[in-house]
Amino acid sequence: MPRICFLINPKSGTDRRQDVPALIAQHIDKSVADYEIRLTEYAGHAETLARQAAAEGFRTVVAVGGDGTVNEVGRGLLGTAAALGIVPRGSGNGLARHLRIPLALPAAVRRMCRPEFQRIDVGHINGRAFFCTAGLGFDAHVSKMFAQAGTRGLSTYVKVALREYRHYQPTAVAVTLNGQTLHTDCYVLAFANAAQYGNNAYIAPLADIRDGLLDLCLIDSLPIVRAVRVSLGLALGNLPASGAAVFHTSRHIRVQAAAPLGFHIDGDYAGDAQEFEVALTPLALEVAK
Ligand SMILES: Nc1ncnc2c1ncn2[C@@H]1O[C@H](COP(=O)(O)OP(=O)(O)OP(=O)(O)O)[C@@H](O)[C@H]1O
Repeated sequence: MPRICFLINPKSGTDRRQDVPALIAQHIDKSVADYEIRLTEYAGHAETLARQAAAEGFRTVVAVGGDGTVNEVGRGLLGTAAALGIVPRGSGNGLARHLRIPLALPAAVRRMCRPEFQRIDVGHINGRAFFCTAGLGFDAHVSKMFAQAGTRGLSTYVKVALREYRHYQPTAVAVTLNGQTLHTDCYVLAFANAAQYGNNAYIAPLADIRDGLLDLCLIDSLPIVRAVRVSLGLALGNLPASGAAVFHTSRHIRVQAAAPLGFHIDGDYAGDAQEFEVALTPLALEVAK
């Protein structure tokens, strides 16, 4: 019988009152899978736990959390024989939504018992893996401010984004891809493996997680009229057709910024840098969906 290891981030999600281990026990189909539950104790712990679980022979290691937890578990599973599963508990759930994993816990747990296995591409930015999106500029800046906001959820995110929009300035960058160098300003430069940031905000609706390419979305400036068009494009999934952003596809991108620029990995602020090396490894991770 296949073995599933559920790794729960007790800090993720907005509803902490739920007894997640009890709900998993209630909804798992014990006739098709054996399971164990382990809890993370600190940020970064899920990566170690995932690698351990893979070494112990679990077929699927399930991230029970948001995209931050999914990223840690995915990193831990790279190069192992175990597949990444997801029981979405975050506020955005970008990868779970892209893979069409149910958002409700009971249905997601049942899906993990009888999943379809599939390999997906994996992105790297300055050597760090991402599975959904990474990016430079305003979205990374908002992730940083959001992490300091004290409360979470979509409404806090929107509040922080509107506040920061008033004074955020773009940075000059040179972007090398497909044998050419573009000299431009970077308000947002997103590298999309999956189509959305989470919350059905489609930064690159045409992104295919198995095509061996990253979809780049470049916004060089964001005056108010364009900000409205970008917001609508994100919500409606028609940003490329809207003309409010420029798109490219590539497997390897280099960015040189005129000043240190914040970047995010799967929605979590990851630091500032002036040089970025972004690459994609095709079909490097198996997922259970
Ligand atoms: N036991 C823990 N204590 C404190 N932090 C933890 C613990 N386990 C995991 N974390 C950290 O919590 C962070 C947030 O988790 P995650 O992204 O899964 O949830 P979220 O922020 O609620 O969801 P979303 O990213 O969708 O908003 C992760 O970056 C992870 O490193």
